[in-house]
Amino acid sequence: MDLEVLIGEIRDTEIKVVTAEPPDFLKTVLGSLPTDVLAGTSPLPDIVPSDTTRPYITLTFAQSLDAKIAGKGGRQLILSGEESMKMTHWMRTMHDGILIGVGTAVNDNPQLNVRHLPFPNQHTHMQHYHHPRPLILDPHLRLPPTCKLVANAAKGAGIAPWVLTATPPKADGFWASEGDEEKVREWEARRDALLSAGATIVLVERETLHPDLPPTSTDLPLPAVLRTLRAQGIRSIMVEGGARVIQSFLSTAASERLVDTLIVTCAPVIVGGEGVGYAERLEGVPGMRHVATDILGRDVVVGLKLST
Ligand SMILES: NC(=O)C1=CN([C@@H]2O[C@H](COP(=O)(O)OP(=O)(O)OC[C@H]3O[C@@H](n4cnc5c(N)ncnc54)[C@H](OP(=O)(O)O)[C@@H]3O)[C@@H](O)[C@H]2O)C=CC1
Ligand SMILES: Nc1nc(O)c(N)c(N[C@@H]2O[C@H](COP(=O)(O)O)[C@@H](O)[C@H]2O)n1
Repeated sequence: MDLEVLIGEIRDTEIKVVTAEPPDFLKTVLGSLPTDVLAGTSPLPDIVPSDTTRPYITLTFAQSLDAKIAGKGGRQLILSGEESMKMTHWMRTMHDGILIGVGTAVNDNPQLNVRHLPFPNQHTHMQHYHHPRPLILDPHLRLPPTCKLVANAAKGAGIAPWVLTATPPKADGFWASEGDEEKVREWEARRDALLSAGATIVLVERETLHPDLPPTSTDLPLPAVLRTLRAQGIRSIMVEGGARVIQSFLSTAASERLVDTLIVTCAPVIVGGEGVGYAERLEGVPGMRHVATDILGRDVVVGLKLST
């Protein structure tokens, strides 16, 4: 079938399957689930990594058969079918936080809620389920204050995002060049606008930016990001992408292995060479062992864990 037709059909499909519990696949991959976790009302309490200075990390995304996660020019694709999308929403209830890069936040304008889960009552969905805290990696504060994450929270229909960023230096280094005071003022104006709209700004220490990154990189160093979040009480994070964030988490050197569990949904679709992939520049991927493979609707879902 033509890809455009298939995507159109998938977009038009209402999420109708009502499952009162997460699929067995999640129970197998994430471990035994207490009653309140099975009900979607509490995050997992005890999936802590051996290193308790960072949160537990579940990296998850949906890909085509040719390992693409978006269409030409980054066009958002609904790759997951209804059953695996519902699985993703159950997974969201199980984590304290849900992390994406600002590229995805700007491109997709996501909600990152659990709206595909059954409604116990139309007016108590938000209160009934545990909603993860949206966490955005955003060194330049490109997140629009008008985005759905902020707007939903303002009307009580979502959890306000935390924006992970770093203070720009007033001299050389980071991204501003010497005397580039204007960029610093713009960053401060964007910070103030996000704060006024209801977002929380979480600063990653600038001192920790340099040692493990090339001097020209403005990417936030993931170990420092995760230490900061753990110190703020975030014990588990579901990382949803996009392409660069997946690369960063999977490519981190073996001594800083950051992904505890990897869950990939593989959709029966071929996107083609112009689509956005994540695998082209992967380096130093840590060893992972297979835990479970299942078929959810028309999709295959695969779960792996970090090798010990
Ligand atoms: N199929 C799926 O499951 C999913 C698909 N997607 C798709 O992915 C695409 C977006 O991917 P992409 O454009 O790569 O954007 P990302 O969401 O990966 O965001 C990347 C940006 O995050 C910031 N950042 C800060 N620190 C880091 C770091 N350590 N590592 C990586 N990024 C960091 C940078 O912002 P700055 O540039 O400001 O420095 C960077 O450009 C969209 O098309 C979206 O539809 C997204 C999620 C899931
Ligand atoms: N599991 C999954 N399947 C797909 O087909 C996807 N495109 C994604 N994308 C991720 O989910 C975000 C959208 O979330 P909301 O529907 O707005 O809650 C998107 O931004 C990606 O992070 N995931």
